[in-house]
Amino acid sequence: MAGTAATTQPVPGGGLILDGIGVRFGGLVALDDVSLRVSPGQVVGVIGPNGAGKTTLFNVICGFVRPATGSLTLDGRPLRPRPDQLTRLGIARTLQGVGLFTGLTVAENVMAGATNSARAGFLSALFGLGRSDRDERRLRAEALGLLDELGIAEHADASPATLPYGVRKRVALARALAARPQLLLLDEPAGGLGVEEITELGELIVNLPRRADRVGGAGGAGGDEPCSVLLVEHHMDLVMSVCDQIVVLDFGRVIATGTPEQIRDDPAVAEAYLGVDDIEHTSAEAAA
Ligand SMILES: Nc1ncnc2c1ncn2[C@@H]1O[C@H](COP(=O)(O)OP(=O)(O)OP(=O)(O)O)[C@@H](O)[C@H]1O
Repeated sequence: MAGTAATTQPVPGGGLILDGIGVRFGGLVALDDVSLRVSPGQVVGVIGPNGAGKTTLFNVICGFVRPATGSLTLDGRPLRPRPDQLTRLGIARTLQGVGLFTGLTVAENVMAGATNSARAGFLSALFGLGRSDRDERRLRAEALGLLDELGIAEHADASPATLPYGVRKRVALARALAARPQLLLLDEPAGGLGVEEITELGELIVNLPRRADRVGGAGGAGGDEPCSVLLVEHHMDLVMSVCDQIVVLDFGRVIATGTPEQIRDDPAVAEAYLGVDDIEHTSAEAAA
């Protein structure tokens, strides 16, 4: 299994640690000696001006981009993520946009996000390769529970294409949660949402680490530790209201790490946002 060393013992409470991550695209330094930690139960935000390296960082953690330098660990285990093995590693993600399967109903999309083994069963079922009815009933019940939790249960049998964008974003979140991740990566979850939807999203995000469903989760090195959340987001109001810690990138380097209050008062952060007096109000427009 890529990404974990079978002989390495996990360190309880370790969370995700990035140490000295460097990424180059040709001559361009996209990330330079980036270190950060996402402890279990924390919501950590990554912010920064356009081109700062946020997406590249997200892609490193998802395994889309291999860093030239540095290391990643998840609960003390070396982490070499691969996009197709994230669920097994205890990681789930939502992407910019929604990325749902258009040929499946909402509930089926959420079922597809369940654990690797369950998903194999589900996909087998889709292709008529034989299945356990009991497994499928369980997956569907869990999917319906998640949709209910996110307030969109009435759309379970709808085709995603027929639904408003905000509802589709929630379906994508439900699909990620179906994997019972120990680490949830959210890439610009507020993108394209209205003010009211962003407020509701914030309420959802702060409660993610405390979800009872996480206990006994099947992902990766999982156990009964709370889920942690890494949030890459332009919308500053959302980041400030939901994050325990914020990491600020500028030109690929970490220029500040701290609580929302510390970040709000950091002159280097204000400078990175180029003359913006109040960084709390930079973002909804920038993200749109
Ligand atoms: N595949 C790539 N090839 C070459 N350069 C890239 C590639 N991906 C990103 N870059 C460059 O790396 C730097 C960091 O880009 P990245 O997309 O990570 O920033 P970002 O903070 O997510 O920006 P934005 O807020 O605009 O989405 C930018 O200068 C970008 O042009």
